[in-house]
Amino acid sequence: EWGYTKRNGPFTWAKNYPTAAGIRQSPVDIDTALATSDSSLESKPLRWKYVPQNTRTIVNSGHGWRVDVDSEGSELVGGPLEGTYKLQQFHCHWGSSSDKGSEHTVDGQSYAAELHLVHWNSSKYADCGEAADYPDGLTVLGVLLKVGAKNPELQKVIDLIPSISHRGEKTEVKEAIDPAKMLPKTLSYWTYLGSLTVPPCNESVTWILFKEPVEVSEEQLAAFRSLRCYKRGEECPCDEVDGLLISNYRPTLPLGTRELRECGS
Ligand SMILES: NS(=O)(=O)c1ccc(NC(=O)NCCCCO)cc1
Ligand SMILES: [Zn+2]
Repeated sequence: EWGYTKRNGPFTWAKNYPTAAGIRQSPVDIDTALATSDSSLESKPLRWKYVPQNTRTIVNSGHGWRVDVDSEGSELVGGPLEGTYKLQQFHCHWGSSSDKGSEHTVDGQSYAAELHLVHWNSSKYADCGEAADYPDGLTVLGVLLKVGAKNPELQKVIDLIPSISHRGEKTEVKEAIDPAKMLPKTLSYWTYLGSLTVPPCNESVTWILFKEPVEVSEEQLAAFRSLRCYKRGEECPCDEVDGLLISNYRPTLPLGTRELRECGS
């Protein structure tokens, strides 16, 4: 089973998931000097609608926490997107200390963590699983997280972590979490064509990474690291410090010949 340790981490994934060695992989370093501003992006503002009551369950996937959402009623349109995308889930990536942990980097700079809101193209595909197999199937809104004030919306996730401490555990999200409240105030972003950052690393993601980081506290990051990567009652398979999920980010891959566009300053 893939993971983030030396034995099963990102540099081993291509063995079982050949797409991981592709040329449209994510994450990448955002070289801001390479970004081209694009009037067509400016003319179609990104617009989203989420239904907080539709955030259903939170699960420990073994690779982190994930909040699964009932896609009905949600929508994301505009910017680089054609058609309508629906929210499927959101999750986070972090590091063993807050000097690293984001998946995308900006001019070589890592952030403490990165939040991903995963959407699928409901104009063309029946569900997320199908959409994940097509180059225009998915869109992920990425939010860089930096250490600062406690994040009240993310605190609703943190409060549920003790009940999903081991892999496979899940629980109902009783207090609605509003994804819109986890987005930054200014909506400037970079966008490029990439992939899932975890196996099977499908090259089916239009990435939209907001420029403005959002704050999260050290204590909240510490709570993320308290998740375990193994099932309750089983011994720890990974050689991670007693199976704690202290780090779950993929290092950056080359942008190659892909275009990097930006919208807003
Ligand atoms: N880290 S990430 O790139 O935001 C990401 C997004 C979706 C998924 N998985 C996903 O959408 N699964 C549904 C279909 C998977 C296809 O096998 C995993 C990682
Ligand atoms: Zn992710």
